[in-house]
Amino acid sequence: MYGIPDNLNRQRYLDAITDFCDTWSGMVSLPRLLIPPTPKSPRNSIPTRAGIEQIIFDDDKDMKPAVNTIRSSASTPSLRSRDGTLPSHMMRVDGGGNVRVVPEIASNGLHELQSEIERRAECLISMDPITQMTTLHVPGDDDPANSRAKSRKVIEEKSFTFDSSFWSHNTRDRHYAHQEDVYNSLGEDFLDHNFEGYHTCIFAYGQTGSGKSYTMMGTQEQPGLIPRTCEDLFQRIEAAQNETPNISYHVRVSYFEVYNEHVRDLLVPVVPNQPPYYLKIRESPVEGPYVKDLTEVPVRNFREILRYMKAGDASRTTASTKMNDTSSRSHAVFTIMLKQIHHDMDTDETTERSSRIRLVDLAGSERAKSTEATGARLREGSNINKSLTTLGRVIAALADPKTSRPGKRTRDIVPYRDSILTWLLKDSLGGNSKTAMIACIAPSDYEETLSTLRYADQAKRIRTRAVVNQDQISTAERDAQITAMAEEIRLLQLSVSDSRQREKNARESEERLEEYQNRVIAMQRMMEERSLVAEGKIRSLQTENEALRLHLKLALDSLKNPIPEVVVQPRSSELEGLDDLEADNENVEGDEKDATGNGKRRSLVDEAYYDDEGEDDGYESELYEEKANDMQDYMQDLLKDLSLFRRKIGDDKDRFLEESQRQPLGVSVNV
Ligand SMILES: Nc1ncnc2c1ncn2[C@@H]1O[C@H](COP(=O)(O)OP(=O)(O)OP(=O)(O)O)[C@@H](O)[C@H]1O
Repeated sequence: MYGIPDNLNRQRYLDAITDFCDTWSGMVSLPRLLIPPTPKSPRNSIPTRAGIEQIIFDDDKDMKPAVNTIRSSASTPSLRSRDGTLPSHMMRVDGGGNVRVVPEIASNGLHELQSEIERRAECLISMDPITQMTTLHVPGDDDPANSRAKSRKVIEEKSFTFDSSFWSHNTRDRHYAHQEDVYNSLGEDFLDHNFEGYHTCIFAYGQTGSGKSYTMMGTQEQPGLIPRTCEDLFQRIEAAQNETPNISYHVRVSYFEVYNEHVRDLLVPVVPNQPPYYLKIRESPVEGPYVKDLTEVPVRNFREILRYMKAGDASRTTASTKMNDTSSRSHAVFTIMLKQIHHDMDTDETTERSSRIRLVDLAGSERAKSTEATGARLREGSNINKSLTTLGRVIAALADPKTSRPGKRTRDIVPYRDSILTWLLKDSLGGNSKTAMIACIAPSDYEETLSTLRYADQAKRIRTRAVVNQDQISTAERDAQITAMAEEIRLLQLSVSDSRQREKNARESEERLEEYQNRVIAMQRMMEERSLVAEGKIRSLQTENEALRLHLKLALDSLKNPIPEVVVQPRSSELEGLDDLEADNENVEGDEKDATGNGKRRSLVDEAYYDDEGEDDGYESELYEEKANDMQDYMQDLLKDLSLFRRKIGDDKDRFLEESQRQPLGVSVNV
């Protein structure tokens, strides 16, 4: 029988074992959820469109580019940003102020207002792509609207510099910025920040009909920032999940509008002939202002989120005005909550990163004269203007270096509470968020355009304080937290029922009840997250298990079915040499031939095959097989542990569900 010579056999076995060990060590050092180097003072950003897009970045002049010391095999942007390996072109180090301004001129060609066409309105804006300067020119005398303005005050050419700008005035223009360009320049970077653990907010501001909804939501053919963000988000999650199965992603979405200073849940279907249901706003010391009982739905893929986005969009309050056929009469806030949970199998520690993506389509500022609105439209218009004026005052206060000085209490100075919109956007405007304002410009109205540009210019000076929202917790700590929470809930429950009994201080007990409900919801989420972590663990164990099986199989196969050595036929010249050698041998040794009748040539060519029947071979094979069996036993044990672990998680879940059935919980959550 031909076999593998002992040394070859040993080498193959060693190779298989080394390969196996490499895979094993590769598995245990799977890329972790690494904490990016957090800048001393994180940047924030605000951009402008229908004309102008402006991006505000809270920046710190001292901020140095993050040093990429952490290596990663990750290729998706989300993972790149997660471990701090952003490619250099994506590392924005804004040299100067904290507001980056990206103006964009809207597509006048497609949506030119009838009134503008009638008065042969001219485009008063020009943009310089080199200097990023946006210039507002003095209008000619042909346009009656602008000449009226001219008669009232001195009109002169004004220039503003923003970080970058988008020209979407006419599709035929060489530098026309498409929806995709806007997303690539702004949305993509913001999503990177979200994966890094930062809250972000992008809002579109501008005169009515200037293209805010087009920029944020877009059309079926030309989707805007919101659908593009959702799509990119789930693409990144999918790619990341394939690369690192022990990270779980959890996405929730909410959508509300602020209409006439009331908050309406856009994910709750409108009941015909019923008055709209408005939600209350509350402020928590930790979370800041939030909408009480707002629907927040978990979403698993792009299709689901798109469905909610469309449903919410359809119930938004719009109306036809003289300035816009489908004018938004409310401010709409689309929020995505992203939670990334990574479980480290070595340390049994869980790292959680939460980020909030806020995408806001503001209602447009409007002049009653231009819209010729009356009745309900006029009231809507005045409420819109009121909240936008407050937004202007908030921006002015935040942009004022005296107000925003570190350590200064801005609460009493910045008029957040003067409108529902600014109260709800408090965190995004002056707190823990990277924020961008897209200032949309209808470029034919001198006064409106100037007002938007000034707004944008002021927003550039806002400095926010974005931080990475990350928590690291061990399983034991999490269990302790859950126990403590359960105890707290029990006490709250007692005190609530007690205070209910006595019916004293009704308001206080209601607040306690609310607090209790919030705690229960938080606990419920914690349990959900625990099962997510468990799923992640199971997924990693399964992946490891699969790889181990495969390698074991390969090792066993190579032992059982050794690959025969390839016989190298000597070239004819060598054969001739061998013939000579053989002839010499014959001369010297006469009839020295082996039993098979072959001479020295066979022993030179096939030596390896004939010399392989060493006595150790059977013993070695047995040894390897024994090791392989040990490994298989170990694998079986692992599988048993896995199913025990699964059962434990299942029991925990059942127990929790039973408990929660005994104590019915609220279904809505607050964001
Ligand atoms: N860049 C663009 N390219 C093509 N069409 C555009 C562009 N910008 C705006 N439009 C079109 O102009 C019209 C008005 O735009 P849109 O409704 O987005 O304005 P708005 O600023 O949201 O107005 P409002 O404040 O009244 O809601 C829409 O028909 C929209 O499709």
